[in-house]
Amino acid sequence: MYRTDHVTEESERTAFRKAEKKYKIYYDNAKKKKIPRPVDLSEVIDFRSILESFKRSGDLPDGVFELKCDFNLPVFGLVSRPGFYFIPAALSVEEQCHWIRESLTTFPQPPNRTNHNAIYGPVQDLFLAAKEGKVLVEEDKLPENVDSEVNLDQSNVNARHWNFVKLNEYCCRDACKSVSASALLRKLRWSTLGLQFDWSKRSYNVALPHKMIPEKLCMLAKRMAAPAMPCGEEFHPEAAIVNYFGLGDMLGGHLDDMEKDWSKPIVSISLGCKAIFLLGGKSREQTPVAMFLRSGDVMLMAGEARECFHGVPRIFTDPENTEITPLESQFSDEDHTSFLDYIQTSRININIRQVF
Ligand SMILES: O=C(O)CCC(=O)C(=O)O
Ligand SMILES: [Fe+2]
Repeated sequence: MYRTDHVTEESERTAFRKAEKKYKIYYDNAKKKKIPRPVDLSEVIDFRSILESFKRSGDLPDGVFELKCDFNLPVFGLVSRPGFYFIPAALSVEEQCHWIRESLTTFPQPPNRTNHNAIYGPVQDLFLAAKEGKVLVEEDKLPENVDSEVNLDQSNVNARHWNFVKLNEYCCRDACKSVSASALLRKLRWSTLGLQFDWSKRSYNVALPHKMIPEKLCMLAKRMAAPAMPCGEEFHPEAAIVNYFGLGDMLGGHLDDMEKDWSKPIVSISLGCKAIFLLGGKSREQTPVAMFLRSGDVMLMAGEARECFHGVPRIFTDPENTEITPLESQFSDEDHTSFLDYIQTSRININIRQVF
């Protein structure tokens, strides 16, 4: 799958790869301090400022149009990319906070799978364990006085040996393997909701245990998908991928082509730190357009846009550029410091798909 795509010399030379390199974060080392190399952002489309001037004057830049549809907010499209739509500031700050909390607490819970499954088996309550400073420990049998949440996974023998324990109750007598929950949280890269995607087989595996997409997320996805839906049809959310990005993380150029009906959109929700999104063409040779993605923005990719390479070469984690002040205030008011700490240097993307 694209998350493990091989980088060949040829793929290094494509227009898409050039754009990725242009926007990717590089550091200059000045007096042992890592300083991000300056990047030219003059060609990055900014749909938030387009929205502001559209509200003021009704004007739009060349190549951008407003989709005439029955939606309560302006929906923009790009003339050069039919089937691609952008809804700036589609989610309120309260909604953003809600989905950030869900993405960190309920979405990575088994039977939903995460990138940690392959090594540790199903991991329960990762966010809580990180908050409580716990450690995931591999051991055959737990000492009797240790408070632990046992991971029972009948399908994975290894998984039975990994358990969260409190740091002060953990002494590594048998030189067992361990990893802190906070390190695991930083390394959380994806979780899958609804029908589970099997990255190794590059397909949905309906035989894997799964829960339906949560009702509230279903309703949101249906509402957001409406502007890009074929006339008279309703979107059926069946699967979602939640991507977690930390400092320096990127998502390489790829296609999402495992769903049956490409006339149905992928509904893509951005949360947390600002990012750059690259939307290429049907081949990697075509120069991609770059745009900012901010917390609360929603993108739709349907029809021809489903055949376009896309990726996220950069997220902005330096405080001057994250553009998450409203989120920070909301989490501070709610006294949710653990969510605040996480999101100040992270981005979350929830993309929802109809599979069949
Ligand atoms: O993070 C994003 O905005 C895009 C994610 C994406 O393209 C994917 O998961 O397939
Ligand atoms: Fe994608």
